[in-house]
Amino acid sequence: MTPTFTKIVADKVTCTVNKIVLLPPTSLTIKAGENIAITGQNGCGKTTFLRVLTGNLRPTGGKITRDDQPIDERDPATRQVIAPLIGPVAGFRDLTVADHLIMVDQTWGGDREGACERIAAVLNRLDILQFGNRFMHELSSGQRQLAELSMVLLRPSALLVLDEPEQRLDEGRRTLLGEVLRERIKTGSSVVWVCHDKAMAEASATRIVRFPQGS
Ligand SMILES: Nc1ncnc2c1ncn2[C@@H]1O[C@H](COP(=O)(O)OP(=O)(O)OP(=O)(O)O)[C@@H](O)[C@H]1O
Repeated sequence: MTPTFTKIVADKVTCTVNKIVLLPPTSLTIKAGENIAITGQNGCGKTTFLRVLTGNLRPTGGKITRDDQPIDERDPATRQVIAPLIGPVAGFRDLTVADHLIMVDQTWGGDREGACERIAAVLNRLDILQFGNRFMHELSSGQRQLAELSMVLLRPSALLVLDEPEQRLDEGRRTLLGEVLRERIKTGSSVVWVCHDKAMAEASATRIVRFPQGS
């Protein structure tokens, strides 16, 4: 069954470690079908918020829920809905890009017969089909970024959460990525992403939220 959600509500979530504020009180409601770009200066708490949103980090204050249920990445119900790409993917040195994708596809219940077609389709959409047989360490940094994006795009989810997916991509690839994110919305999915490229955020997102809130 295709995973789904109606509403994720972050209500004044905060994160403080050893009296250091990683995230000041932040509230955001994400409705299904939204494509929200989060912008803001270095260190204002964007990645911390994404970690809270995906259930990777428990807020020290406030509350976050998905359809009134708690969000916890250890709970398979959370992982079925939310697909995060936050920080680099830890890959295997002796597996090719396509091998990694087979692993992702099969882990998330893809049928064996259709795996090659699905993998070719996502690689092709990101214009990296020719790199399917490369090892991850044989890719340029931008090509690796696209390969990591292909892994999170391939698996089923209702909400993509991406931390600066545009980084290391050239102008043409940024345009391509913006198109891919807009396509996700058309197929009923949602996206929340942190972006430092103002023009790309304005061209691709349905809503832009600036952190810290109230600034
Ligand atoms: N484990 C930690 N201990 C103490 N401070 C931390 C820790 N992790 C992050 N911080 C601090 O929390 C703040 C928020 O970090 P975060 O990574 O969320 O920022 P960001 O908005 O994503 O920044 P950038 O745009 O540079 O990626 C920063 O000031 C950072 O130095």
